[in-house]
Amino acid sequence: MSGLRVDQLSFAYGRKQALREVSFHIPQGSFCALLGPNGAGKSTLFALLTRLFTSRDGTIEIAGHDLSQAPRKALKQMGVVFQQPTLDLDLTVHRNLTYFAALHGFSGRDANTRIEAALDRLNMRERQKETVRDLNGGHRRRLEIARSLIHTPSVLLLDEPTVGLDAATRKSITDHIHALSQSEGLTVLWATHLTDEIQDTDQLLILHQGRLLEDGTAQALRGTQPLADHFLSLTEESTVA
Ligand SMILES: Nc1ncnc2c1ncn2[C@@H]1O[C@H](COP(=O)(O)OP(=O)(O)OP(=O)(O)O)[C@@H](O)[C@H]1O
Repeated sequence: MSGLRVDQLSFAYGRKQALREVSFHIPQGSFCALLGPNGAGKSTLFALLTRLFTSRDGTIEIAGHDLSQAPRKALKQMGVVFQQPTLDLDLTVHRNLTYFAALHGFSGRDANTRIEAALDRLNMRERQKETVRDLNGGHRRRLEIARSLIHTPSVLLLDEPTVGLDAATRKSITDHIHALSQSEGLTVLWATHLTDEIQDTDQLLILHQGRLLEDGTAQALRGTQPLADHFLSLTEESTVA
């Protein structure tokens, strides 16, 4: 079995229930958007998927590996881009990637080959000697995505990766990851609260107040409505209910 599978996953912070029996499957090579308003539970889900938190309620399978029973195998197949940037601003692009490669046990020629391949994937090779502080926000984000691919994971998680970027840069990065997912068979889970980052053919999960309200292709879910209207009607209705 491949891709990413979540089954009956629940999580509470003390008495505050943040996720309630969430289940979904993203097939290998699919781009899936996770859409939810503030407080929906997106970051909690990411924390569980990356094993920052654990839960006894429910299961997570990454590329066929159960995260609680075979965590090393599962995490090896996963690349993550967190919401908060974690680059060293005083180091060059290449040096940032060398450190990360070392964390994964890659050094010497193997590390260099991986770094160049990762930079090529994000069209960043010509910037490898630049200091991160000198890069604009879009290039810093591209670098973080390149870094997350160094160990060639088959599943890539991105938690609101375009926060703070202008519209043109957001579009360029979202288009790029959609293309990578198709060309390399990468399974992508892209958390966002921005509907314009989602394409009609994407799988779409709508999360609200810890519950998965919908799971299907964006086009099928929105019907003839703009996705933003569909999302608002759904989340507003269930807030009132
Ligand atoms: N450490 C915590 N203690 C108690 N409640 C928390 C904690 N962290 C999150 N919550 C609550 O859990 C729910 C889900 O929060 P979460 O941060 O996962 O949502 P989110 O979809 O990521 O929101 P955002 O887009 O604002 O980051 C919210 O009601 C939030 O207030």
